[in-house]
Amino acid sequence: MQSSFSLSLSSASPITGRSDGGATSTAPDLFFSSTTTPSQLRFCGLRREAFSGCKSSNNALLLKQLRPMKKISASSSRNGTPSKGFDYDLVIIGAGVGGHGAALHAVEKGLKTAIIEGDVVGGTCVNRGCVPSKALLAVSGRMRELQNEHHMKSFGLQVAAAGYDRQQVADHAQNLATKIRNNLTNSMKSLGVDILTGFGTVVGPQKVKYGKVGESETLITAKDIIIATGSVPFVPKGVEVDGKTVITSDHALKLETVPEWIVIVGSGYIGLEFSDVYTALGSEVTFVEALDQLMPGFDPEIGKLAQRVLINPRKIDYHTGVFASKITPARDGKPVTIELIDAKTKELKDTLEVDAALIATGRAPFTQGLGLENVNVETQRGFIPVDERMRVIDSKGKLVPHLYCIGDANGKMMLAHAASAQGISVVEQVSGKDHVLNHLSIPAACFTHPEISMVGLTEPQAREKAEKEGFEISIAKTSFKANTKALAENEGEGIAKLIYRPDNGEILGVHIFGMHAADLIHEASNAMALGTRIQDIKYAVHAHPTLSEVIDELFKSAKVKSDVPSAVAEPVAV
Ligand SMILES: Cc1cc2nc3c(=O)[nH]c(=O)nc-3n(C[C@H](O)[C@H](O)[C@H](O)COP(=O)(O)OP(=O)(O)OC[C@H]3O[C@@H](n4cnc5c(N)ncnc54)[C@H](O)[C@@H]3O)c2cc1C
Ligand SMILES: NC(=O)c1ccc[n+]([C@@H]2O[C@H](COP(=O)([O-])OP(=O)(O)OC[C@H]3O[C@@H](n4cnc5c(N)ncnc54)[C@H](O)[C@@H]3O)[C@@H](O)[C@H]2O)c1
Repeated sequence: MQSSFSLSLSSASPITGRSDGGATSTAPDLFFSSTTTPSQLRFCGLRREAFSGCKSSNNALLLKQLRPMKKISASSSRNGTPSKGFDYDLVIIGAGVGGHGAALHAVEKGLKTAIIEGDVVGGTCVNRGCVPSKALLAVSGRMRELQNEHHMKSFGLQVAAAGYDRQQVADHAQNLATKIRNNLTNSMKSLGVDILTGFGTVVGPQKVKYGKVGESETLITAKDIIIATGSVPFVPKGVEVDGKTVITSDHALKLETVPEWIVIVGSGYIGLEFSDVYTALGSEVTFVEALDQLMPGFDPEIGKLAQRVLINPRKIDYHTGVFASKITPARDGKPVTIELIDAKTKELKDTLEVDAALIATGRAPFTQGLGLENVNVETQRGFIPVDERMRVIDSKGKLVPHLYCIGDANGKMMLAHAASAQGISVVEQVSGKDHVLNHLSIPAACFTHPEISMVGLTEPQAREKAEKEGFEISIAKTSFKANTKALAENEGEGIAKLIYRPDNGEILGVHIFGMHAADLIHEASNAMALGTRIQDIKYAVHAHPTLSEVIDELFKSAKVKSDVPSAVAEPVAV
């Protein structure tokens, strides 16, 4: 079953390496007690055993629940009782982080829920994305530190030459993926979500079939259906991926080799994070970027600083304004060849000969074979069109009743936490509460050393909006150089930047480059999500000495015309 599904994905896009583990593998560690709540389990799944409440409990009942299942019939499921006339209240196609987030929230809301997965639970993020890549980045961070003699000496430390064992580094990434995948699987099983194995297809309104395509498929009905089928690496025309010398992130995460010289095509999130890993492990990197500057998605000022710190001092060079138009893998003793054409004139500019090439040119939605024609839906460049409530829109522009699409497959924001948040938002709606997710308040982070994080608009986007809508914007900045904790760590390189409206204190965007930027962004993103204004948040107290004071200073240094707090809490007598 699993291998046939892998093949069907492979024919859509050349991905390989889906043989790791399985959704039904026995969990090595049992983290879940029968009293653990769905939200605790979400943390257990996505953030390791962050909650102590997730640990222990190995009573017989739980062991029984966690035993590998073939297929649980709807009637044997423990969650909810379905609405009259349906097998389930909610069926989710795709058990990535989006589907998982939706399933856990659905159980919390009392919905009888099933999730269909054709490959392994956890999808891209857990098996081929966030999780293994962050494990590799944890290694690269330490290598970088150990190799930085100047940095070590400034603490008075002496360290012998740092080295690494490639296979053990690779194992660290794969072991973490396995652990998190088991956590995710167990979290759903222990709450009674039916995990149905096979390829899911929409066969009509409120009807789905799943199983081995064209062989043994089962039809089920659901009051509401969520499509959460995610994405696969996008490989441009003319690029031949062999999985060894011309690779995508799916292959790179296995770290089967550390090439001496690797070209990374695309300087977005994947390109940048892998440049951090490869250079720390000793590779030389050449970026090939189609747009005129590296890291085109970031705020330009942050991008410039990132280039000064993450690119220029490292063994990295780059070609911008060029497409990698033809890439041929190494064979018969010849190296990988890469033809570069000018992005504007399309003329051949250069041919590179290197040891390997990583294709990091974005991701393509995985929506083939879903049966969308049965509900009159046409994809747009493969993405499923949805409105702001993730309701699927048909080819006539009408909403398809009871059908939703979340995560990478709708292309709104290709991030794990966005997929999960969209899933939660849909569950809120189908359980009777209107909910619209504010995508502008969703943070993003790039886990380089140091990290980059952002929420809301970049400065050019904010200026464009301000001009259109007729308001002014202001910029405030703070430096990590003025922060005690950062200086104690000898990590003073970094800035935080706030883009805001001086007339009313609205936060339009926050961008951070520096140590632990990925953690620091949440004060800003939560403020934006809750509509908190600068004149309110500037009075919040931060522990000293912490990096969070960089953000505290940022809000304090903003000049808001109306300095009156918009909401002042009643003083509490102590
Ligand atoms: C290298 C890399 C690093 C990343 N790092 C981060 C990061 O640090 N932070 C972050 O927020 N995001 C990161 N991302 C992005 C993140 O992985 C995705 O945004 C996220 O996985 C999307 O979740 P999803 O649930 O929409 O889809 P997926 O995770 O892709 O899951 C979809 C699931 O659906 C299954 N499926 C597909 N079609 C069918 C079908 N018809 N029937 C049954 N099952 C089906 C698939 O097998 C898969 O399990 C990274 C991505 C990559 C590639
Ligand atoms: N830390 C994170 O949150 C994280 C990490 C990795 C991936 N992701 C997600 O995964 C998705 C995919 O990441 P990605 O880095 O592949 O995509 P991306 O869209 O971030 O960057 C792709 C880059 O490739 C360039 N490009 C495209 N075609 C090209 C060609 N033929 N030649 C040269 N350059 C070309 C684009 O201009 C762009 O800069 C992103 O949407 C991101 O959100 C997130």
